[in-house]
Amino acid sequence: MVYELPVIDFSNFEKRSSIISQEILDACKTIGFFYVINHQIPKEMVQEAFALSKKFYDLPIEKKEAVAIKNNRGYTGLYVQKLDPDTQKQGDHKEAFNFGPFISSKYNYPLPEVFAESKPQLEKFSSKCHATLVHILEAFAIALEIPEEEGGRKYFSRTHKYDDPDCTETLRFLKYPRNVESSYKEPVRAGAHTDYGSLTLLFQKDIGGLEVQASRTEWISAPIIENAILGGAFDFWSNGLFKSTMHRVTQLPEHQTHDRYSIAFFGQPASNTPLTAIPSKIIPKERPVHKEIPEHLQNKILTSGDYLQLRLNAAYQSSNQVLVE
Ligand SMILES: O=C(O)CCC(=O)C(=O)O
Ligand SMILES: [Fe+2]
Repeated sequence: MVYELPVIDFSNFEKRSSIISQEILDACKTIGFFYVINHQIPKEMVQEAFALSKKFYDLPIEKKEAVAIKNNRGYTGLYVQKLDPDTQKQGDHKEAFNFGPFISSKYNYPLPEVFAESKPQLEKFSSKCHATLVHILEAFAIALEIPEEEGGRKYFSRTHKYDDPDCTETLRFLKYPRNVESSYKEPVRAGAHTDYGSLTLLFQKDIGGLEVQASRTEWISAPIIENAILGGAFDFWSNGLFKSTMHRVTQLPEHQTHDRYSIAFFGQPASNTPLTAIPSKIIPKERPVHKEIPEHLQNKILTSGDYLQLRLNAAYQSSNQVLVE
């Protein structure tokens, strides 16, 4: 079977919502990844976000380290995170900056000057990512036929609120610098992993490298599609109905000569949300064994915050940074 990532056209959502929702459901039950085109994030806004990201990464290392990650917000340097802690000997060859939500230009975490002076722009982009995420989640809710009394198509909006004090959604600017050091032995630049939240939106630019384990054994490339967002779904909360597909950033020859930038927006239910079965007759009643959580927690109800913390602890275990206090 040849696997290809589906491209889902979000135009005219109100008129075409049942078709779009079915396409989303099919994609999430099988491959776990899909592209979204004709979404509501203007291309200029994405380009500006990439330009701002470059401005930050061009700063001297001391300026970046001054805003080192804490409580999952801030800067992570090269080799700090291991997205595949069971296999990787060295951390990922990438830098990252994690933002929390911006609300009316208020931002409660450390910010370097280049970002502080662009707060309105960052807020616009980040809240637009959130709105797009909620829009896609609405398609999930339609496909799952969530009963009206449970919130119907707005079911996921209830737990995904940008201005919720328990919102743990993260906008992340990533850079994979060129010229991999000769001491760097990993065949990947970001280890194979599944994401930690409800839905991830990913923006790629110029340089590819993302691969998806579509068939569960073989890797296929997730090429850059102009103005498309790549979406990835959640298995934990859907009791395995949706596939959280393994993905990684592999080394390509062009990575020797070109920096690779990407942007992710990680959707999360508010941290106090219990991840009980989604009220849908399509969702399996029981949660299958989940390899990312320890045995004693397999039959327990975890909150979104518990689950996130487990995954973050694993990915940063070799680093001394305190992530959530
Ligand atoms: O940089 C990319 O293309 C992928 C990043 C990613 O998968 C992640 O940060 O979870
Ligand atoms: Fe990822």
